[in-house]
Amino acid sequence: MEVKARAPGKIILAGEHAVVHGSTAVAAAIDLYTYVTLRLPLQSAEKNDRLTLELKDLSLEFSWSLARLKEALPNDSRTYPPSTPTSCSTETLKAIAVLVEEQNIPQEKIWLSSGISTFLWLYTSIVGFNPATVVITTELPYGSGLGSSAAFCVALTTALIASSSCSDKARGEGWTPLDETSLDLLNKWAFEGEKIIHGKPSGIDNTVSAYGNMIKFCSGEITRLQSNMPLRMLVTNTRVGRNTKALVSGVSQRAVRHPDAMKSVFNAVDSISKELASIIQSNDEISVAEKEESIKELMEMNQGLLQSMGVSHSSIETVIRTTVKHKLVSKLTGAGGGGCVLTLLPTGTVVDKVVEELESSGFQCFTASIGGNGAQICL
Ligand SMILES: Nc1ncnc2c1ncn2[C@@H]1O[C@H](COP(=O)(O)OP(=O)(O)OP(=O)(O)O)[C@@H](O)[C@H]1O
Ligand SMILES: C[C@@](O)(CCO)CC(=O)[O-]
Ligand SMILES: [Mg+2]
Repeated sequence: MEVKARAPGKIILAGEHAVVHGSTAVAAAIDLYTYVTLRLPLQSAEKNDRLTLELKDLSLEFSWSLARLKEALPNDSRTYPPSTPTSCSTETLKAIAVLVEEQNIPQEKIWLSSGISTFLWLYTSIVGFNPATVVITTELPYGSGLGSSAAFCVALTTALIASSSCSDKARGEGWTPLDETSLDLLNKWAFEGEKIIHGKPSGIDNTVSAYGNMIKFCSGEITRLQSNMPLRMLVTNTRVGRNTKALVSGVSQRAVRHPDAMKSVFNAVDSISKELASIIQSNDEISVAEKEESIKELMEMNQGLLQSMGVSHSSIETVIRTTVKHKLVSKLTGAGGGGCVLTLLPTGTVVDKVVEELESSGFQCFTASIGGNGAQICL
């Protein structure tokens, strides 16, 4: 049996980092996807006793015998049914780390370790010790703020959950969303996966990847937003690598050192996100130009607060300075520290000149369609 699934990346319009500390954030799915193909051999097929993970874009393959997995993993990965998402215990995570280490990941790709650990945890928890080949490809840059880790977790859990329930569905319908119950379940599992990669995720990235569209998110509570205005963003990848786990932990440490000041910063971000959400949804008589002017100002303030949390970077500042010369406002998106920057493109903006200048500095620019599909399977 073969199941194909995909899940989108995301942009955060306002509220990253502060959302980990209980503030509101606004995020939207983008039309760049991670794809997972899950091949489960038929019972009668030739003897297959391996679990294989192929990362096609990177030309890497990892493979474990089922006997080795059973021997290495403590029982807790089999204690709960797939319908009960559970966190990976420290003991299991240690055992998984040994299994990942045995694969001799090339040193220059060692950042993949957390992704591969997550794969082993999600696969064995949901499918058990059954043979399969899982093939992954992605259109998202790795570790750049566009939610590559969440899209990976959501696409994987979509394929794993669907493999146990989609056999009776009509085939030939192309990309199809899952029902709400399956989405809720796979999103909970994806959050458990994000915990392995991020340490302390808020859950916003996996949630927007699973459900798609544009959402307001606060302490796990989701409000789906209906945009009443055109919203165009230029995405600039600084190509500076960074790691969300380290950045999130850096902000938490700053919050421990300066609790009152950081509380005020997080409160200010909360107000910005709420105001942004209400502008996007508003159907008052306010003109689009006025709304764009307000969004511009809110993005500028949000960037200032992200800088005060310590997650900006000289490459991000360069993008901001370059876009300001073209009267455009930018903010980092995702965890910062490098990665991607968003630039609001008000109606009528011609991007050629600013893109040319950004690309001549070595950055990569693209526009992504905002607020589209969430997790889907291909029937
Ligand atoms: N397609 C993939 N295959 C395997 N591992 C992946 C894949 N995509 C992401 N990962 C894992 O996720 C890690 C990147 O996650 P990280 O959270 O740091 O960045 P991001 O999700 O792209 O950005 P942000 O969290 O700011 O949106 C990689 O180092 C890797 O371990
Ligand atoms: C930095 C952060 O706020 C967003 C990363 O895309 C982390 C999180 O919310 O889990
Ligand atoms: Mg991530």
